[in-house]
This record gives sequence, C-alpha cells and structure tokens, in this order.
Amino acid sequence: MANEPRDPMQLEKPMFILGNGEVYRNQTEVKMSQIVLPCHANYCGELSAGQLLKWMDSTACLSAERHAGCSCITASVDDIHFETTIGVGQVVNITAKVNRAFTSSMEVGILVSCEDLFSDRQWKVCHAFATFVARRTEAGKVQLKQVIPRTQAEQMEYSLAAERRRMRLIHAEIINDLLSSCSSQTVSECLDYQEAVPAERTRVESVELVLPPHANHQVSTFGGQIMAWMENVATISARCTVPILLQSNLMIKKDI
Ligand SMILES: CC(=O)SCCNC(=O)CCNC(=O)[C@H](O)C(C)(C)COP(=O)(O)OP(=O)(O)OC[C@H]1O[C@@H](n2cnc3c(N)ncnc32)[C@H](O)[C@@H]1OP(=O)(O)O
Repeated sequence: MANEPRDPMQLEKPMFILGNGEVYRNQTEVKMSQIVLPCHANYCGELSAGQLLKWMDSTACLSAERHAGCSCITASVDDIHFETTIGVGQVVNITAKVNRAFTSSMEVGILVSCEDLFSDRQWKVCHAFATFVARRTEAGKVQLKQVIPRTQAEQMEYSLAAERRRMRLIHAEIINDLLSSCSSQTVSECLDYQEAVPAERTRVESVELVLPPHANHQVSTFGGQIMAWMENVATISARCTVPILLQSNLMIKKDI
C-alpha cells in the first residue's frame, strides 16, 4: 500500500498543456500541506481522523469559495475510506478542486496523499467528495457560474459528479425505506455472540462549547470541526466494545 504509485487522480499536476499548446491551470485547485505534529495525533501516535477531516474541509471550502466568489458552507461529505494511517513527522498533502457546479451547490473533489520526506515516498490516503453550498444572499439563492472541464480527467469528474449528486439526493430516501422495512434482531440472537457488550455501554455523549478556535473565517463552526467532534465520540464508543483494552487503559490511568 505504502508503495502505491504517485498521484492516482492526477490532482497533483496543477498545470496541463492542452491540445492547442495552451498551458492550463485549474483556477479552483487548492493545495494544502501539513506536517503531522504530536498535537495532531491520537492515542496511537497516528494522525487523528478528526484532524484530517478538519484540514480536508478547510481546503475544500477554499476551493469552493474561489469558484463561487462568496461564502460557502459544507452541506455534506460522501463516504470516506482511509486506506492507510499517517504517522507523526509525515507530510499530508491535500488537493481540492471543484468538479462541477449545479445551481447553488457544487461538488468538490478532495485527494489526500501522504509523503515521507526522508525516503521521498508518496502514497494515496483517501479520495473524497464534498458538497458545498453558496450562502444565500438578501437577493435569495445564489446561481453559480458553471465549471468548464478542460482536460480528459476533468471531463470524467464532471460527468461523474452529476451521477454522484443524483445518488446523494436519493440516499436519504433509501435509508428511510431501509429503516421502515428492516426487522430488528431479537435479543436472544445477539446473546449468541461471545462476550457481547450491552449497546448502552457503547453510548458516548459529548457536549462542546463553541469557542473562537472552532470558528472559521465566516465566524461560524466549520463543518470539519463538527466532523472532528463526531469522530472523537465515535472512537470512544468503538473502544467500549473492546473490554480488555479498555480495562488495561483504566489500569494505566490508576498508575498515574
Ligand atoms: C452543522 C454545522 O454547523 S456544520 C457547519 C457548516 N455547514 C452548515 O452550516 C450547513 C448547514 N445546513 C444548511 O445550511 C442547509 O441544510 C443547506 C444550505 C446545506 C441546504 O439547505 P436547503 O434548505 O435544503 O436549501 P436548498 O433546498 O435551496 O438546497 C441548496 C442546495 O444544497 C443542495 N443540498 C441540500 N442538501 C444536500 C445534501 N445533503 N447533500 C448534497 N447537496 C445538498 C441542494 O441540492 C441544493 O443544490 P442546488 O442549489 O445546486 O440545486
């Protein structure tokens, strides 16, 4: 995995020579690099997913606002599959660009790769798609200018973006249908599992006070921060299903 070829989505080549010899650079493309410090790491010493989500959201928001020319907000982020972990001291490269604009919303493609400066290796971490919406003005809903795909890769993403949007918008309906049609498992079925943990024990609740460091340049909580908080409680909840690990942690805590 760590030896995957560079640049799987060609997002790292900001300039292209078009057929007519014109040098082209996508104006919506934004690139951010961060070195992972201990303060960005989780208890395993790896970059926390919440921190990465914050960086991805900030980079994508900048790309969306560069295209829109006005304030934009995160409406949704599609499924993300993290393919590898990122360690302290490694460099995270995030590239975002607008794939397609619709009416007031646009799809932003985000590619995350990791770089080891000393071995000159680079590998893909994840590829995600976020939807940003231009904030309504007093005049009403914003009508975004359209994106004109210039390269073959951009044309492909442009076509796929419409399909992904269609799937995103019907997703909620599908989930509702599933919930109404699925029958719940009986307690006796669950008891068949060895070392079952009561669901209630995995329940984690967190109350966060929104402070200035949580705000973005629009002085509102940015989507990446919300995702980071969600990831934090989800991590604690998931650990509750590992009683042995949890026990040993409690012991360490006692020693301190
Ligand atoms: C909770 C937080 O603080 S996270 C921080 C940052 N994010 C936010 O604050 C977003 C909070 N959410 C909102 O403000 C609203 O739900 C909005 C603006 C995203 C959507 O509001 P709506 O009343 O549905 O507006 P409307 O129906 O006009 O839709 C606006 C656009 O968003 C799109 N949209 C709405 N929901 C979604 C979604 N879940 N996924 C993708 N696109 C969506 C619509 O398709 C529409 O696109 P179009 O204009 O290109 O056709």
